[in-house]
Amino acid sequence: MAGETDVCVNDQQRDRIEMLKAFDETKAGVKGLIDSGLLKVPKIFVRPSEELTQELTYKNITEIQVPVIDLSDIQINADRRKRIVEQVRMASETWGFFQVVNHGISSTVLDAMIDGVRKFNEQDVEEKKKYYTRDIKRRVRFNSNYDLFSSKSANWRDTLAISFSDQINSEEEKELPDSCRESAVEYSKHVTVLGSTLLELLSEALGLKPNHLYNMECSKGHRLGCHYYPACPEPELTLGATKHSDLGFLTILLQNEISGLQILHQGQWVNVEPTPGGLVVNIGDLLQLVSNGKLISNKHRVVANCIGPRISVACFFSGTISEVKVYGPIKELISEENPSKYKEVLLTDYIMKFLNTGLDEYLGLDYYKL
Ligand SMILES: O=C(O)CCC(=O)C(=O)O
Ligand SMILES: [Fe+2]
Repeated sequence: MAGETDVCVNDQQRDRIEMLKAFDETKAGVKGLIDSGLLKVPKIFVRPSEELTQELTYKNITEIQVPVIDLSDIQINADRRKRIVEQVRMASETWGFFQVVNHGISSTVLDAMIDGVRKFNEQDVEEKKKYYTRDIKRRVRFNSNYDLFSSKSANWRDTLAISFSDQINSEEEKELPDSCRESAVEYSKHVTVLGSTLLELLSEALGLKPNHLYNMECSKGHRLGCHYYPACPEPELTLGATKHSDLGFLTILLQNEISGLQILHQGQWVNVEPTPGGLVVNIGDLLQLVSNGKLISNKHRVVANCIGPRISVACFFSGTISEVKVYGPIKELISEENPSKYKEVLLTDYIMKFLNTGLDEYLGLDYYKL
């Protein structure tokens, strides 16, 4: 495996590393899946056989959809805002997911972001190689599967991850790839505003003051996960993204016109169909934890597709890694009848546990239940 000697290896991982060595990652890792020219899905991408068998038990659900919430006039019409807060509450308590339209980000900004991710992935390999790393301290990281060494099977996608601080300066901007610098900076500015608005609505939905979650620094710093899912020659054998819940407070997801995102609802996978101009919003594990389980962080995944590319940009509001920041259930939401359901977590430890565990093995909030 090119450039992977820095990874700690334990006994259980040895077999897997042997398999990974056999797979020439200069094809699918450094270059990205798009340049690999693969006509069959290599073994490391094939899902475990028990999962493939279980897949046959799922029905294809098309008749139900996650709620779509229209955010227009939210700042100027108090009655309307109340109704929207109620819709946000219902969706976050039952689905953990909703889509928003009329959210204030123009389709020019959204389209430019998707286009930037496309350009990054479809440019010359030599350019992309400059960003190839698994070092999480780097602001910009391009790789195929951040958890390649710890998951049972690899996902059929490449990801360019970009971490943003609150006030991005020109030095930080320069680190971004030319192909998507302008679009990512612009999108980041807009999505930060939307993130704050959504945190206000969610605070109100919890019966708290509008600035409660914002003041807890739930939207401080954010990361864009720019995913590129190439067309897959054998989509039934692999996944674009393994089943997981998001680790942070809140995720806002932009997707192009190709579907693939599914959420687990009442034991079945439900497609989250792209809505023109819409953005998908989902509650992350930390928001479930601080809301003492009132808002739910739902499991989701991305199926592979024989058409592509599917492009998506997940904006994760996960707090900034800090040695001192501790999060636990909000005290206003706890009472004798409703005691704490979760332990307090130190943000650094919480994030490192996630990063050091494969997505398919990570147990999310189960580690922190009381
Ligand atoms: O690409 C998608 O639609 C979902 C990506 C996702 O779930 C994630 O990045 O956490
Ligand atoms: Fe996710």
